[in-house]
Amino acid sequence: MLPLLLASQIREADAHTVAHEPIASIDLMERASKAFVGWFVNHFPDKNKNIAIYCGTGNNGGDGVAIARMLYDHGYEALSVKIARFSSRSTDEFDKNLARLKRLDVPLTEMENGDDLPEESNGIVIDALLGTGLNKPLEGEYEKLVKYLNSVKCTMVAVDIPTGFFADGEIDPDATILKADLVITFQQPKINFLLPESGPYIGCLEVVHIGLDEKFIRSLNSPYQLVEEKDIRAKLKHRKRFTNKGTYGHALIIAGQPETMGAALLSSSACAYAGAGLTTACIPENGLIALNNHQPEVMAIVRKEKELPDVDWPKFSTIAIGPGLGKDAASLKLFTRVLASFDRPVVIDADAINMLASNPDLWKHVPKGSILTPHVKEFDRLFGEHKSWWQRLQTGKQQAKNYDVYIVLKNDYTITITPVEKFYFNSTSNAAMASGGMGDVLTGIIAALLAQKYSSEDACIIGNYIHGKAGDELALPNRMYAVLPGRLITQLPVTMVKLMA
Ligand SMILES: NC(=O)C1=CN([C@@H]2O[C@H](COP(=O)(O)OP(=O)(O)OC[C@H]3O[C@@H](n4cnc5c(N)ncnc54)[C@H](OP(=O)(O)O)[C@@H]3O)[C@@H](O)[C@H]2O)[C@@H](O)CC1
Ligand SMILES: [K+]
Repeated sequence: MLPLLLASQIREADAHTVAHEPIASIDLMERASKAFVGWFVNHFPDKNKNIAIYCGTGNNGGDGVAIARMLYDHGYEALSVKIARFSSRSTDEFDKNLARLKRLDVPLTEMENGDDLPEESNGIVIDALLGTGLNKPLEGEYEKLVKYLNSVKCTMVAVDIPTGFFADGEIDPDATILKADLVITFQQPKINFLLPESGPYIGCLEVVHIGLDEKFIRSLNSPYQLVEEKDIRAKLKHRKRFTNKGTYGHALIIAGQPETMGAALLSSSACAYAGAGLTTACIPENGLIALNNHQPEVMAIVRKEKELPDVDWPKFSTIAIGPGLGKDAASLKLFTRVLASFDRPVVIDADAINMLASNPDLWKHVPKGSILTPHVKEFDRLFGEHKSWWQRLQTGKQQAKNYDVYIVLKNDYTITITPVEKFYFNSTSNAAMASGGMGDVLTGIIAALLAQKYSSEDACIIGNYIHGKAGDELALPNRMYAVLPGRLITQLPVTMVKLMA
């Protein structure tokens, strides 16, 4: 896991590294700037292109000035540096780097409060105005400058973080923030980079390492963790000799209406492909032919109109309920029966989430350790409207603890929120996977993992990872515009086995 730090903790890690590596602060800045430049020169090899480097007078600006010197040393010919002297304060590291730059033949302009803005046209703008030291929304001269840069047709490359973007905490939708095509960030993604509010401001993200003390970073015990492939490799269990279908559990998927049988087929197929020993789908009567045709390996319990099906609940290892189920009286009765009859963790998705939202008294029957898999609208239906994703994280934390459940909040970096106040950000998946039915597949995968005796936490973490990874394996090398859920399902066993190799 990669611990994700708040801006204040990044400063602590910076100070700790300086004191204990030990390394002078100016040399740490040199290391960071070099890491930026290393990536930059490989991806922007045209040394004649105009590059304007906008620098504040803090350490982000110090990086910018050091980057200008290094690019000059690499032979970039059309550099210019614009210093925003909007504050009377500057850091020592900035001052030292500026003195070093002044020895070189790089055009340098200083902008002061009230000065006209410099004219930018095509080329590249490197944004080193403000970084993680941002302590209030942009206003005055900074706001004017950033608004202007946002209006210019240039490739914007931000150093560490786009100016005006908070690394953590709430993002005001009306704030002025630099829109970067690319952000080259130091050491680790900032937490807000992984939330959808970063979409308009970060076209592409690259993380470069600057050698902050990792042992110290781990000791901060951050609740925010980014899941890495090595974590999944360590968690996935090999199949052993002399095991049989009974070893890998029996999952019941309660899903589908006549018009939404697809959701039932996708979730139950995904469950079988993700390795459940046995999968039974509880489906409407007229979906039976479709199920037998589509996935003969999946058994069926048939639901007749308004009658509750006769189910031997304890024989199942786990139950997933919700995909395409609808919210009518019969579905509600069935959901209520499941909660009353089953005491092991269940997966609650889609319409089951909506039923829980409109019947909050059902919460007290939700088994401990159950997993809810809402997308953002379902999350807000459950817990009320939220203005920002940061707020959703805080609510998710309280509610997961309150009800002793896991909340899988779906988005680009799906977040598993645990009852012990941890947030696990998933690092796989891609935009080609944005298609109806993907969530049904995820539900089936998580149910399969619970059936195979993974803990609820691991079922969420592994489930999200392999779901996204299978999509990445299909979409990225083949440059697929869209990956359909049905195709993703058949990739799952391949993905899983690769992760165990
Ligand atoms: N992490 C690491 O280990 C390393 C980090 N490094 C680099 O350091 C960067 C952080 O640098 P930093 O702390 O000096 O702050 P930075 O962002 O330059 O801001 C400067 C000052 O601006 C001010 N200010 C704040 N908000 C404002 C606003 N809205 N409008 C106007 N002014 C505002 C505020 O000053 P104040 O107003 O409080 O006097 C603030 O102190 C980091 O992003 C990375 O690039 C690397 O060099 C080395 C390793
Ligand atoms: K910046």
